[in-house]
This record gives sequence, structure tokens and C-alpha cells, in this order.
Amino acid sequence: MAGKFITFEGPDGAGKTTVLKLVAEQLNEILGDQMILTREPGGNPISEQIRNIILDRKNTEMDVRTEALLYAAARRQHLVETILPALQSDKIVLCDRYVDSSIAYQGAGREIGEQEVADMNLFATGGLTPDLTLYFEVPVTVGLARIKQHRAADDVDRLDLEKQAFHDRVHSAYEKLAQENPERIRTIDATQPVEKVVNETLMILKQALNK
Ligand SMILES: Nc1ncnc2c1ncn2[C@@H]1O[C@H](COP(=O)(O)OP(=O)(O)OP(=O)(O)O)[C@@H](O)[C@H]1O
Ligand SMILES: Cc1cn([C@H]2C[C@H](O)[C@@H](COP(=O)(O)O)O2)c(=O)[nH]c1=O
Repeated sequence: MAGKFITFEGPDGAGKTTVLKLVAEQLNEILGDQMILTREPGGNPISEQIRNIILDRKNTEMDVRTEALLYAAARRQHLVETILPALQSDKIVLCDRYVDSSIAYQGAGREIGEQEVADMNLFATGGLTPDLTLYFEVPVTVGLARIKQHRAADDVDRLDLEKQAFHDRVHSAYEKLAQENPERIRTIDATQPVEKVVNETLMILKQALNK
């Protein structure tokens, strides 16, 4: 496969989605329809339906392994329906979250165990690993404050509502993933103003894509 699979990762409120959209606007001028923008959980009708179940604040009784399996199920459908066909057509896939999110949130945040969640995701992905991952790093308090400040109360999902200790575990897991995978994961200081984060992201992407 000659396409490139690039993921955007980080704790809640890091600014990934904001930056991804701004960067995609600029890359679109160079890449046009050779690039697709997608997200997890979601990216197609079936996975978006699974997303709604996972993030619904009413689903307070959801078991942690059920949650992990639902993320993996949404991922499998996304992979088959969206990611693989795009890569097979030599496209650049920019994806908001992927397996690292499950390792950080379900493995560490929910305390299922990072290795167990990674192993379970192997079944879903057949081992497809991103060519490059951009990790948007912010302290937990900064990310949560951004969400609180900017997001409408009814747009805060089931995971946003978790306690500080949960988000601390997620953050530590991302730090560990970045340390253990230095060739794949590039860390970006996402506490900087948006324009700076966008410029740094664009620089790394252009370098990776030889543009
Ligand atoms: N660098 C930044 N400085 C200040 N505010 C920012 C910055 N980046 C994003 N924001 C704001 O923070 C909020 C969260 O941003 P965004 O939704 O992009 O984060 P996210 O990483 O995708 O979060 P989540 O994973 O929870 O969806 C938004 O209101 C956005 O405008
Ligand atoms: C893919 C994935 C996501 N999550 C969490 C992370 C966020 O809290 C939500 C997704 O919302 P976003 O606004 O689109 O970032 O889901 C997770 O826990 N595990 C995963 O695999």
C-alpha cells in the first residue's frame, strides 16, 4: 500500500480536532482528493451509530470491557469501509484518534491493562499501525478547562465527565506510548496558541509527505 496513515492523538481538549481541520484546509490545496479526513469512533454510518451508544451520557451502566469492545468494533468497520480502501488508492488518511486512544483510555483510564487492550485491538485491525502519529500534549487541567470553557453543557460526553484521576491515567499512558514509540509518535506542545500548533503540525506533515 502506497498511501500514508497518519493519526492525531491526545487527551480530551488537547485541540486535535481544531488543528486537524485547519491543517486539512491547507493540505487540501496541495493534496486535493488524494487526502481524506476521518475520525474514531466514527467515520461511516455504522461506526457513528456505535459512537452514539458509547458516548451517550445516559449509558452509565456500560461495563468497561463492553466499552473497549465497542470502540474496537467501530474501528474494525472504519478500517474496512474507510481506511483500507483509501490507503489502497494511495491516499493520505488523516485520522482523529485510533488504537492509541483505546490503549490510553480503556487500557489505562479504565484500568483494563494496556497490553490486554492492545492485544484485543490486534483482532480488530489485523495489525495496521499508523505510519505517523502526532501526539498533542497538554496537561490534564488545561484540556479539561478548555472543554469546560468552550463546550455547551449538552455537548460534554460520557468520557469527558470522568474524574481527574481517570484523565491523569490517560495522560500518563500517552506519555508512555510516546516514549516507547519514538519513531512513530511525534509530540507537539499543544499548550501553544492554535496558530503555532497548526504551523508545527504542518511542518511535520509536509516533511513526512515530502511536500
Ligand atoms: N491551542 C489552543 N489554545 C486554546 N484553546 C484551544 C487550542 N486548541 C483548541 N482550543 C479550544 O479547546 C477546545 C477543545 O478543542 P478540540 O475540540 O479541538 O480538542 P480535542 O483534542 O479534539 O478534544 P476531544 O478529544 O475532547 O474532542 C475547543 O473549544 C477549541 O477551540
Ligand atoms: C477512539 C477512542 C476514543 N475514546 C474517547 C476519547 C474521547 O473522550 C471520546 C471521543 O470523542 P472525540 O471528541 O471524538 O475525541 O472517546 C476512547 O476512550 N477510546 C478510543 O478508542
